[in-house]
Amino acid sequence: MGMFCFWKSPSVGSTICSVLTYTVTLHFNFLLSDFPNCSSSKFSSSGLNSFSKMSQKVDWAKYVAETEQNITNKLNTVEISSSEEEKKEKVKENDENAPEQFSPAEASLLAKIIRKGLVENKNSIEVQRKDPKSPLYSIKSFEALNLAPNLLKGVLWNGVQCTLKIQETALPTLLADPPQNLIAQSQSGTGKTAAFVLAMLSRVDVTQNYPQVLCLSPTYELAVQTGEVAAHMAKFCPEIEMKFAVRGEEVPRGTKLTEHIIIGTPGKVLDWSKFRVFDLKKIKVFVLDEADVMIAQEGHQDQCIKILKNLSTSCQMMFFSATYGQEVMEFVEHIVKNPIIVRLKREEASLDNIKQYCVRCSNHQEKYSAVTNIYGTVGVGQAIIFCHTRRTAAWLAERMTKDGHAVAVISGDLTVEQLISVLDRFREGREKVLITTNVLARGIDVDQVTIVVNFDLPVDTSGKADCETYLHRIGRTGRFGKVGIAINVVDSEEAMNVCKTIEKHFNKKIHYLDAEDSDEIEKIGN
Ligand SMILES: Nc1ncnc2c1ncn2[C@@H]1O[C@H](COP(=O)(O)OP(=O)(O)OP(=O)(O)O)[C@@H](O)[C@H]1O
Repeated sequence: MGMFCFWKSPSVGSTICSVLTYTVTLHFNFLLSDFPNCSSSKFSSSGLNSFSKMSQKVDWAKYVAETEQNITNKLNTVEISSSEEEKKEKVKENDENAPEQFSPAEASLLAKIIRKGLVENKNSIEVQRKDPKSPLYSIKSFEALNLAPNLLKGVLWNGVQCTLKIQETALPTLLADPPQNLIAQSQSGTGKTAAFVLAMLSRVDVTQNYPQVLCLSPTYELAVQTGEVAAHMAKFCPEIEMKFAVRGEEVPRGTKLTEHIIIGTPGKVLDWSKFRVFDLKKIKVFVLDEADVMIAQEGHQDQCIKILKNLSTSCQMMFFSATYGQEVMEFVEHIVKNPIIVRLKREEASLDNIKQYCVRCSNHQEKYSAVTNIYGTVGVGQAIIFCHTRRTAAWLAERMTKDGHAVAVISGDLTVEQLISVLDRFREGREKVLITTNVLARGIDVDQVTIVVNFDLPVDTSGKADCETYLHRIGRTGRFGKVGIAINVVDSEEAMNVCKTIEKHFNKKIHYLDAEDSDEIEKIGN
């Protein structure tokens, strides 16, 4: 969350909290109080903490079905035990022993939370035009966009000066007259949200009191994040009104919305359009954020199609995503007529500056000794240790703390506030070792980390080597010309095979290291 996002509003926490309490179904504790800034005066949220009969029915049915399914899945693996308490204990235990996995929408939200500010990308923009007659401009500053003065003030008030790469090409297209459709791809943290939010705000005609701009996000939490950016950027435009269309938001039947912008999730937006709370035909700008997550997510694709079918043919389409799988791209190109397609190629992590090692052990205890031995010998800078399950992470943290190490732990059972606080402390260097599960598989950016330890090697759900996650985990150490160290702890034949697969995949030697040989260990730090 960056400079546009944080906007303190003391009254919000409790309102928000009442909504998300109903929406938490997955691993992460996303309480609404974790978004202390999400409700702003720009957002009319009269119904945020109460449910209308109709929406209660719709949302509760879905909520109950999801929850039942989750519980059934868990209980299927639990033996029948004599008391409720024992059963609950088993479910909890099961959670702790299961590898931490996150859905694409959760991973996307995590990446935003974990990331600090914008992500640098030195690649240049690729542009594709279906219609060669569409004019194409590029700008270097927000001033060149001829924005309304108060909107420009809202963009610049936090010290933002020049446009980012994706914004240079996307913004003139998004603001062009006649409007042009755009499909944009650029990795997380490169300025997409800021670009489309600015376009949304600048397209509003405040003399018309009905929804003119619709922005869809895959989840409640992601919609809230976009809303925060919008509220922040529209700080000096009090006349622009916005509304969240998310679970828990209530609009009495017969109401006609007067807000200019709706930011929401597909299910709620569809409900509201069915009940004629607003008219999809009057929407002149449609934004699909996280297009890949949205279209890949079961149920969302159908809902999106239903919404898209009801938009007017002159509605401007803006599709944004960090990635577009081939199928998603085909789908999107089918829907968006004559788009300009802009792509900023992902800046990949690399293993060039990283010395990789593999340590053989036969059990947890040996793994522990190896890690503390190596860290104790090399121990300058900070270390991140990746574990497969919450249980291992907790066990390791306890052992290391007992032995006098300053250790922080991150796993999927933290609230967003706790996660941010632990990461901030680690970034400040207050703890030297960070133990984590897959929560931090990608997105983490801590410059002073010199050692990454894979206490458990990254594998996919079928136990095969997950090379992409490996690259994300260790590719952050050897940056800015520094040398990083990656230690892979291997305790079985399977783990050794995973290690060999990774070595072959990247064609980079993973050296064998004897964790008992302190001379050898000393050498790796030089
Ligand atoms: N022109 C700019 N100059 C400086 N900072 C910017 C600029 N535009 C956006 N930012 C900041 O960069 C960070 C990332 O921007 P933004 O959230 O728009 O990226 P994103 O590509 O939408 O990321 P995600 O896909 O995770 O949502 C934010 O902190 C934002 O405030």
